[in-house]
Amino acid sequence: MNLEELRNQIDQVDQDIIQLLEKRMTIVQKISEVKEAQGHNILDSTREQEVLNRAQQAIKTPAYQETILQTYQDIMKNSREYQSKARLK
Ligand SMILES: C=C(O[C@@H]1C=C(C(=O)O)C=C[C@H]1O)C(=O)O
Repeated sequence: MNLEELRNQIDQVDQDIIQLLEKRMTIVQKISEVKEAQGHNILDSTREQEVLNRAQQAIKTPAYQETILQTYQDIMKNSREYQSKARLK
């Protein structure tokens, strides 16, 4: 397969990832509202460790573990930053 064909494959996967990230953020928005109403902190380290453990179990290719887990840490960091900004509005 040539470079263009491979990049076309990435473009399609990216569309799927974006849809799933939007779906995840819609849930983060709802969680943000519930936590603010109930006076919870934005950061829940125990929950984040559970998310990372579940991701670690789900990754089938050992060589991709580190990269995907770092991506997950980034997703949750950005999720917290979104929630911090939402509280200021
Ligand atoms: C979304 C939440 O807020 C934070 C972000 C998380 C995430 O993006 O998965 C998990 C835990 C919290 O640190 C939550 O509390 O569930």
